[in-house]
Amino acid sequence: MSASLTLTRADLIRSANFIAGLWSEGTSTRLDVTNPATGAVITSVPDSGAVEARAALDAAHAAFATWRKVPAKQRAAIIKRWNDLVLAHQDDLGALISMEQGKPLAEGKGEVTYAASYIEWFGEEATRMNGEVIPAPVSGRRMLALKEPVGVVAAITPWNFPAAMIARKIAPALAAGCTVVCKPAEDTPLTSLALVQLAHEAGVPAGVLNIVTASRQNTPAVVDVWLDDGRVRKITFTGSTPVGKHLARRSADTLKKLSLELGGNAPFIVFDDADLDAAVDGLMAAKFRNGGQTCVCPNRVFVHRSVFDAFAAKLAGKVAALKVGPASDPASQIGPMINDRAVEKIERHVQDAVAKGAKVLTGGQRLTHLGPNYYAPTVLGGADARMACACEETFGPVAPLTVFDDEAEVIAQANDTPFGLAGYFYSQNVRRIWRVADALETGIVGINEGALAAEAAPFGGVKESGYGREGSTHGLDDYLHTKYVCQGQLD
Ligand SMILES: NC(=O)C1=CN([C@@H]2O[C@H](COP(=O)(O)OP(=O)(O)OC[C@H]3O[C@@H](n4cnc5c(N)ncnc54)[C@H](OP(=O)(O)O)[C@@H]3O)[C@@H](O)[C@H]2O)C=CC1
Ligand SMILES: O=C(O)CCCC(=O)O
Repeated sequence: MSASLTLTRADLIRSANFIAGLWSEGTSTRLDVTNPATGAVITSVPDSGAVEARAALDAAHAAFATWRKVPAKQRAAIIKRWNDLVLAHQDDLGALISMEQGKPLAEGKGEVTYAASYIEWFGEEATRMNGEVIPAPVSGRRMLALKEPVGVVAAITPWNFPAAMIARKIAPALAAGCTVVCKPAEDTPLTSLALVQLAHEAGVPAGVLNIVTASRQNTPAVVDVWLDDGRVRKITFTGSTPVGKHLARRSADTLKKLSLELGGNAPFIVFDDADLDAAVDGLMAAKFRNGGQTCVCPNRVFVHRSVFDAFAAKLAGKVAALKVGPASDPASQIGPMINDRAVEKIERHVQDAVAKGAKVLTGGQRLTHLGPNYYAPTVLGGADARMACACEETFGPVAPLTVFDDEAEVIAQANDTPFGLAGYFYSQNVRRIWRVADALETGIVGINEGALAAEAAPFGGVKESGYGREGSTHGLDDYLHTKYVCQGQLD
C-alpha cells in the first residue's frame, strides 16, 4: 500500500518568489525541483539572481521601520497564528517535505511538529524581550540596558530539515522585530515557500518576510548581494563549514552579526559500564534519523573492547532490519539520500574505510534497484582515525565502529577533530558521567540519550561547528542587540 504524497491544498505548492507581500515570478530562468526517490520533477521555481535579491532586501529594509515598532504582544499573536496554521496543515507540509527531501512520511510529518514547536516557542519569547535596570554607581543617574532588533536578517537554510530550519531562524527573527530575506537550499525550496504562504495568511505584513529561490549555481549571486549590503545586519546560516567560513569572511566588511550552525563530526562513546541495549537504541535514533543526514548524527562510534562484539552484533542486526524505501511506502524507515553528490560521498567514505582495513558488518552498497539515490544502512567494524569517515562528516546511514581501551584515550580521540557540535556517551557510572561531559569539546552533549534537540534547548556548536545558538532564550538573543541608555541630571 502506498501513502498519498498529494496535497489537499494544492495552492501550498508555490512556484514563485515572495517579495514585498506578493508572489512574483521574477527571472524567466527556472529551477526544477525533483523527488529524490525517483528523480521526477515536482514543479519548478525561479532561478533568481542579484535583481530579485536586491528587491527582497529593499522590501525587508523598508518594512523594518514599522515591524520593529509593532507591540511585542501583536507580533506574538501573529507568530502564534502562524504556528496554528502550520499544525493545521501538518499532513500537507509533511507530504511536501517527503516529496522534495525524501524522508519517510512519518518523519516528514514529525518534522512539521518539530518546526511548529520553535514557532510556538518564539511566539511566546517575543513578549519576554526584557531589558535591565542597572543600579547606578553614582547618584543622579538612571541606567538601562534595552533590547533592540538587529535589523534585516538574511537566512540561508539547508535541505535536510526544510521546515525546521526555516522555523528556528525566521520565528525568532520575527519575534525580535527583525525583517527577513531568505534563500532556501536548491533541493528543497517548496516547503519553505509553503511556510511563507502560511506566514502571510497568519498576518505577517508585506515586506517583513521575503524569500528568493535559486540554483546552486546562482546562489552566490543572490547571497553576495546580501553579504555586501550594509543594510543586512545579520546572517543566520545552517550548512557546511566551508560555506559558513565564506559567509563569515564576506560579512567582515560590514561587520554583520552571525549565527553559524555548521558541520559536525559527533563522537558516540559506549563505555564498558553502559546499558548496551539502551546504547544500541540511542545510536539507532541518533544515527539513522533522516537517513543519517543530520549535523548532530554520530559520525564516529567508539566502543570499549570488552563490549565491542556484543554491541556490534546487536547493532548490525537492527541496522540490517531497517526498511529502506520511498516516502510513499508507509513501512519505509530510511528514504533516499538527497542527491547524487550525497550518495557519491557516502560511497567514497565506505570504499576508503574498506581499503584501509574496515570490515562491512552490514550494508555497504548502493541500492540501485530502489531508485537513483539509495544507499544501504551500513555498519563498519575496525574503523580508525586514518579513514575519511573519521575526519569528514559522512552525512549518510553509515556507522563506523572503533574499538578503545580506556577513558582518557577515547576522550582524546573524540576531541581530535576541528569540529564540536554534538557528542554522545553511554555509561552508568555517575563520576565518569560528569568527567566525560565536562571533557567533551562540543556544544551539545547527550548522556544516555540519542535524541537531543528541543525548542527549549540551546542548539549550536563550538570550534569549526560554528557559533550562536538556536532555540531556548539564547535563540532570541541572537537576533537582538543591547542598547545602554543613561539618563543624567536626575537629582
Ligand atoms: N550543518 C548542517 O546541518 C548541514 C551540513 N551539511 C554538510 O555539508 C555537506 C554538503 O552539503 P551542501 O548542501 O552542499 O551544503 P551547503 O553548505 O553547500 O548548503 C547549505 C546552504 O548554503 C547555500 N550555499 C551554498 N554555497 C553558497 C555560497 N557560496 N554562498 C552562499 N550560500 C551558499 C546552499 O544553497 P544551494 O543549495 O543553492 O547550493 C544552501 O542553501 C553535507 O554533506 C554535510 O556534510 C549540509 C547541510 C546541512
Ligand atoms: O542537521 C541539521 O541541519 C540541524 C538540525 C538537526 C536537529 O534539529 O536536530
